[in-house]
Amino acid sequence: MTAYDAGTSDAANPLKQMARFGQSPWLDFIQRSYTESGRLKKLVEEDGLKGVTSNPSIFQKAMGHGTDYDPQIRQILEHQIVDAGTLYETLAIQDIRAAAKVLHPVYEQTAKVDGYVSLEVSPYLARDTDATIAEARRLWLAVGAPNLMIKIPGTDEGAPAVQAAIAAGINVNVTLLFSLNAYKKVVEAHIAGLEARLSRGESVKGIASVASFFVSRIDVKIDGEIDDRIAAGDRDATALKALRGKVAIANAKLAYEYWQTVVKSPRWQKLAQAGAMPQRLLWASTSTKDKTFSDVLYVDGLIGPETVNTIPPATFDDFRDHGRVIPTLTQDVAGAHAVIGEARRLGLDLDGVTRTLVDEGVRGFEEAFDALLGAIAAKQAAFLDHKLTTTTLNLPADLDTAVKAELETWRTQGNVRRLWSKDATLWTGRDEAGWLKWLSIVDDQLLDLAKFEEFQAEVKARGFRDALLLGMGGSSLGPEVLSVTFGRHEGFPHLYVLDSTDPQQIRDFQDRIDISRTLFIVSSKSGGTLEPNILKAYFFDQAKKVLGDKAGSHFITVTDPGSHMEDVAKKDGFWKIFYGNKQIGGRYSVLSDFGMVPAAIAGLPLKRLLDSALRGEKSCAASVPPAQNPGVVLGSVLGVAARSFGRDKVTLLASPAIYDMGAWLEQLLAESTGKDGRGLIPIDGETAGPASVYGKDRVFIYLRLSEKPCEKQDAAFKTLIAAGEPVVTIELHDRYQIAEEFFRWEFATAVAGSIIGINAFNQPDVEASKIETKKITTAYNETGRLPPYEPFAKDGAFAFYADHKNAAALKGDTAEAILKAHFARGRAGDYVALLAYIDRDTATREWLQQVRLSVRDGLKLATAAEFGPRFQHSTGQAYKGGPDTGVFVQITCDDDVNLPVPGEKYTFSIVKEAQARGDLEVLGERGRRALRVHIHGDLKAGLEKLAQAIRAAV
Ligand SMILES: O=P(O)(O)OC[C@H]1O[C@](O)(CO)[C@@H](O)[C@@H]1O
Repeated sequence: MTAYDAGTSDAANPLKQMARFGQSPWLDFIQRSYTESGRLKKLVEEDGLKGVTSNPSIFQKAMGHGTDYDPQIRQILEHQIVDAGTLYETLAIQDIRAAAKVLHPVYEQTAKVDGYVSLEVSPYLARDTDATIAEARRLWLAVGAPNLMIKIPGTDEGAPAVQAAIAAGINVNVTLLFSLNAYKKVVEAHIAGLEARLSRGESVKGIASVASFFVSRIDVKIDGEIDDRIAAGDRDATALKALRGKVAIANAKLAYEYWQTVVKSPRWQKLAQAGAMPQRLLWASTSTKDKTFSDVLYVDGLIGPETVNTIPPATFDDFRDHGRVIPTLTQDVAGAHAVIGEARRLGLDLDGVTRTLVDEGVRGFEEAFDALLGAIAAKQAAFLDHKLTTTTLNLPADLDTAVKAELETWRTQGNVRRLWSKDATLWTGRDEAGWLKWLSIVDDQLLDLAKFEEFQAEVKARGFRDALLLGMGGSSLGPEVLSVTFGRHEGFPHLYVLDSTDPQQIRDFQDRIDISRTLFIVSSKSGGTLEPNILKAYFFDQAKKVLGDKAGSHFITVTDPGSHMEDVAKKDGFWKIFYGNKQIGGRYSVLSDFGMVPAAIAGLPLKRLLDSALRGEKSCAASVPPAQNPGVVLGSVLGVAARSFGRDKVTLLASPAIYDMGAWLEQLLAESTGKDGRGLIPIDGETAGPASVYGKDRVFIYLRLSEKPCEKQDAAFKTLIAAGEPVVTIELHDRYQIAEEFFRWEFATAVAGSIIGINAFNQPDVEASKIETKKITTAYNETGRLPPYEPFAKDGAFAFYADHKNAAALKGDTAEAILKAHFARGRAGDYVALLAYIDRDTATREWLQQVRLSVRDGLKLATAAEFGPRFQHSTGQAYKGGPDTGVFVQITCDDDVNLPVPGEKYTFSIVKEAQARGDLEVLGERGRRALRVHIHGDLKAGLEKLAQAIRAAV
């Protein structure tokens, strides 16, 4: 017969007989099918079962395996976007409620003495008093059953939480008690909690508590110590042997003896008179682990009045079958004292053992909870299927092993929870906690959805044809991805994003828009960045020419509260001001108003985008263990590859329809991690080549849009995987999943930053070039001229500039010779970055792409192809502050077009020149290998010639 199948007559059923001696049998087990099938009810009716206890290991067994819970999981996922922890809790609460219902008659019949079901607070909180109290209250309210007991560990930190919970009128089951001392503290906490109620004039009636004293685990430890000593030839072998299987029960008897003194004490009597119920001792851990002992040793050895034994199913069955019911608990108490005395005399470390058991108990429940949440998260991902992006790792064995080890470290150290609780020591322990609001911004935005949708409707109603966003880096790249990926939406303006000071490029954008029907978005978190300020000044001036006094009504800004741009917007009568959040840095801001406002303007379905982002957030939640957490997995691959394998070139390729993700990603990765001489170097958009052109410094990321993949890319990645290169393939099943990936990559970057050991939220080296630029523009304003600047060499239309050290290393009379000398400085593991301060249009992008591929194939080095000044607000941080592995070629040109900056002497052309100079200056100062090639005269012809020279030089 099994616990699933009761049916013995009352008189013959030892379980039922326990009641005669005042002991209540509870079941240490819960499972949905068990309750639903009526088996639990049968145990109540036929075995006199009086309660149920659960713990994380029990739920792990119940939910972590099998299909019992699948229908409900599917149903929840159909309607809600939740994390694994919430899913677990929803399932657990349903189980607890159902069991509480079955036991409610017992609760009533026994006048609230029995009939309880226990639910444990998260084991992760076992060392945190306040969090445990909050969790106890939350679960108590969430379950909403009077016969619920909240389980709280009897740790040093748990005891005050027990007191607070009791004082709040919550029934408490104190778990993980091993030692008499810990038990005494818990007894005190219980009494103090009730006294607190009395002193506040509140009732103490009907508040139940049990103290779960763990039994068999003590014998396992002590007997193990005994066996080791005997095996080592201990001279007390006989005496030691006599104690095997005795210490745990003796220890429990002493606890009971203490309880008897407590309930007789005047202090307790006062509470009893007020109607308080005593906290009963509950024997837990009562299955026999040592098969040489009786299988019901810890049940029939501890029967006594006003106690509970919570029995696992198999032991329950065994006891029903052959348990002996005699009042053992109060028998031979002197013998129990003697056993403990003898154990001490023999040097058995009972105190040490109980201390270890508490730690092991807490850890064991954490492990079980990790396994449970991991199983739920995996199931959730499988059920959601294509509603989530899919990630496949193809890693070389050594990297794979190291990544797995890192994930395990993250698990054992609880790092995902530390990240969510904003623990700055995950990085450098400085200001990181103040930069993590992006973790919860999606929830905030969903609450604000109506605001964005109203704004969207207003934009539509005003009939704008174009929208032009002016901003840099984090304030422009997210909107650019949205604009490029989703294109134009019927009834809404075309969203353009301008992030350049190149006059030709500004002119190109101006030509594309109809100012009288354009909405301008000035996007700057700090509000102080040079480019958006001067671009605003320029276009506002242009708008005034067309719209007169109404110019302001065509402008909005997204900026942080209190910024200079907020003042400008107010002064110039902007239509609207949207605010960023000061605790979100630019590159983490795409899901804040910096992305949502342009998305609204472009007519994107905002709820759909935010839901996708929310899926990203929930799959990276604190409750999702590292191995199932897509953000941690990705961050670990990137972090470990860079830290331990020199694979720091994150080579990003995306399907054509989502290609622009790379521009956003490179800022996120480079600005976040590239500092203190360390970091990730993003290599965006470098067309995949044969394995032979790559060094050992790459990790490949393939963002594949499965609704519109590119066959060539698929084939190239197949080859790379076959060649043993590390490849992470992320499949997006529709474009909106870029929002899920936005969140996931932010999380992964934070994780990689922690692994690399830097502050992932500052950009210390960006400021340096801004300062240099400012010096030059200020000098221009004062003198009307740029400071003198001499090339160290010339060749036809080319002039070459560099600081002294670089110039000295780059001897040569021809462009080819100088470039050759420059490239010759590149070593395996380095990268070459082409930094072009020219108009960024289709032709120049194509040019840059072709040239970079020649460099890569010639030098077998990774290549970055960037346009200035936009990269300064992006990858520029890593170029200056990251590893000193960059070989930089700056490309500048004469400007055919020049545009004024209203209110300044300097022009856009001067600004661009100042930016290029400032950038080169700082690269030189940092000892980086940097060369500037300036093209005089016709740009197109110059670029052609330069391409030839570069090809010849590599
Ligand atoms: O939004 P802001 O303050 O204008 O800054 C734009 C960009 O410039 C940077 O500060 C770098 O200069 C980026 O981090 C940021 O995204």
